[in-house]
Amino acid sequence: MSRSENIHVSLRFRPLNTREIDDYESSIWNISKNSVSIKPEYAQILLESKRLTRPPKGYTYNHCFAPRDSNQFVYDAIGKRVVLASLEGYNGTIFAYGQTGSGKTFTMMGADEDENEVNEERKILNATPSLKKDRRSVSPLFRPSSSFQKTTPAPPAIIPVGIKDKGIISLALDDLFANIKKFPEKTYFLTCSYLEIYNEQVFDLLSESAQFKGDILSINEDPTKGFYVKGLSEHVINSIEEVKSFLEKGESNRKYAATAMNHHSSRSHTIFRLNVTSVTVLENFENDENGNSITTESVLNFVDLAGSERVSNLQQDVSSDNLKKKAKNSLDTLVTEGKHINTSLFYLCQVIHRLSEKDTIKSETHIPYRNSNLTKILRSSLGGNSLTCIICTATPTLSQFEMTLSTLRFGGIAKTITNKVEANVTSNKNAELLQAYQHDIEQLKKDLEIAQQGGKAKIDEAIQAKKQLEERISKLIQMLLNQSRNNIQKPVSGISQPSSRDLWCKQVGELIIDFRLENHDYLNKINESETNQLRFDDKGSMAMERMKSMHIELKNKDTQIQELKDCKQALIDSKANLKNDLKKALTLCKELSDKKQAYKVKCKKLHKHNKNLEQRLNLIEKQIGLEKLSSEQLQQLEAFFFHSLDAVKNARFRKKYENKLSLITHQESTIAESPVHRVNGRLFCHFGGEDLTSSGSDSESSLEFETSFYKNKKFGERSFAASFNSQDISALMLGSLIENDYEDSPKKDLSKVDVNVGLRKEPLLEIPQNSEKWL
Ligand SMILES: Nc1ncnc2c1ncn2[C@@H]1O[C@H](COP(=O)(O)OP(=O)(O)OP(=O)(O)O)[C@@H](O)[C@H]1O
Repeated sequence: MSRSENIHVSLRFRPLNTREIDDYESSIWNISKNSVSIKPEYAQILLESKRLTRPPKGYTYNHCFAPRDSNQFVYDAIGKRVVLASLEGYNGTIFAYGQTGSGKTFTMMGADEDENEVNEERKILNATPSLKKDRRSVSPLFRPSSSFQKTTPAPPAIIPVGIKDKGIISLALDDLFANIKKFPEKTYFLTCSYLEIYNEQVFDLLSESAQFKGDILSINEDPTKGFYVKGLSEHVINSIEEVKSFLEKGESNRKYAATAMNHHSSRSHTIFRLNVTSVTVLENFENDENGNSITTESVLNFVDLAGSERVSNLQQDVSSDNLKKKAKNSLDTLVTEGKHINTSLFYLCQVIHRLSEKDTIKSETHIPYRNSNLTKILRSSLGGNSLTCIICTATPTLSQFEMTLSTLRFGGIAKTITNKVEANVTSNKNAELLQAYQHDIEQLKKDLEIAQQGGKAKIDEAIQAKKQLEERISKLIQMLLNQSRNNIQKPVSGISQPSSRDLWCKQVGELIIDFRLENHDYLNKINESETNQLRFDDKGSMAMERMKSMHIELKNKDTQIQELKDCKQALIDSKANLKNDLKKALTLCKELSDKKQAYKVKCKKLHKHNKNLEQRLNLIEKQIGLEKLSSEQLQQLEAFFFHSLDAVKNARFRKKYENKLSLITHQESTIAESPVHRVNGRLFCHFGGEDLTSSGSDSESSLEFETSFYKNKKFGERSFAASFNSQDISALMLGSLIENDYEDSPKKDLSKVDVNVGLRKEPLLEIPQNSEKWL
């Protein structure tokens, strides 16, 4: 069931930045609970300088945040509710609106300590006590105005130094993943997309080509889905790290520039979208006719708008020294971007205005969503099915008063808009398939983990063993070399020296070649002359055997390591394939459940209609007692019914022509009063005329008639009117009378006259030439 929910609007003032503090600017706004108003002393100044024409009023919102409030505080107060509702199938949108440099990106994306100008300022203040004191004494943030400087120092709005302030998106993701764990009975599937509207063109921030210029995407309209971006890439998310890496990738592709108002100003509107799907498998689903699982689907939008700005600010900026060096085309780019930003924000305001009027004006108000891509994409969030939160960010200084006022008015109007909110919950029968996929993925994940852990341990073990073997080999070789040196020094009597030496040299030589092939450097150190001097003895040959077997073992270990690596790669590949399969299965499931839903609705309608007809038939049969009649009686009744129908048709037909006839015979101006001739005859009628077809198909019949012919006064001898009546049919006889062998005997009874019967409009009552003589 849907319920009405107003758009939730909050206001957030940012602290003063370095530039403002240096310019002796102050905060001119008073925040008390959920309202803001201009401080009286500044109201006076504004009225005197005619920047205000009327005494200022207060503005009330759902929340008002002071400069000292952190992003976490803002998120807990307004964002949490929307994010948690998405887990139950409610769509949600959180967006930041405000002037350039007022803190929209800071609110949505957060800031690293180095990026944050205000934090920078705080860092300086905290680091150097004397400067800190000095800054505080001049900081308009800490005192109501320069005239109050010495007397009333206000408590400073301090953002903790050294702490990275996470944005609403990051906080929402943390919260989302933490809460997903609280519902083990539900299986969640998350996907994300990230787009940018730059100069009224839509770009995919996560596409492969985004790094370069990116493809321009189009916005299409679907009768069920509404507006959607065609070709926008959607990415499956398995962990919070993954989604954050997507966010980082998108941020790096987003367009920023330095302006006079903000050294890191967003030049585009961005929308980060999370699709949250949950599937809950019912325990006793066999008995549930609606299905065996419940699926919730929701969309969470995080919108960071580019800020409205005055083109004069950009121009003023280029005249300043730091930007004078910039090429002219960079200013042109900034101006073009600024114009596009302002235009799309203007259309957004227009939509907000119309939506706020919708409830007061009874008639269907047209909402101009189609004017810009931004309003098309935000359609469901503005006046649709979504829990929507707008954070209006504002600059608290006197110099930006007009821009802040415009933001306050925007918020004031937006909070009157009502959305129709409904959870997107469906039951379907595809749960088993999904469950099987999910189970497979879990199993594969476990396998992969085990393989990775086990594989890693095995690889480490093998590397360790290899190291040990290498050390032992080198020791043995060293030992052999030492022994052979000793043997050379003390020759053993009775051993044929050349043959044993040859053998030893040959075997060690093979070993050295083997090892050289494996890149064992330490063997390269053995110089040829030394090996040639080696002598063979029993110990040496045993050691060499062991060396050889160790070498083989080493090779085996290497092969094992390679196999394990291959196995790991295969598992990773199969994981990727399964992921794709799951994605496809999900899409298929969605399509199936949509189709099923449509069929269900259709079936329900038909069923209802059938039921209705059956009820009516039963009622009629009961009322007239038809159900008691035999089929023979029913047939008779049917015949009687059709006969009666014919009779009624004939009667109607007859009446029509009688009327026409009487009209003609009583028109004194055209037709003589007394009949000229009376004729009896047989009439062959062709019932093929326009009006006659209703009484049957083309047919011919004959009937006896007696009719009178009247002379037509107007057309004299050449015209006549004739009429005839019979029991069955009455018709007006017009047109060609064809005479057959009835020569100049008008009084003679005509036994046979062929007459064409029909209704002719033109010419009325004209007779053919050859009929004149017997008239
Ligand atoms: N509440 C805040 N606390 C601390 N620093 C803030 C706050 N709001 C904004 N800032 C700082 O002010 C500067 C401008 O903010 P930000 O870039 O978010 O403005 P913006 O409204 O997104 O501007 P643009 O529309 O030009 O992109 C940044 O350095 C930001 O870190």
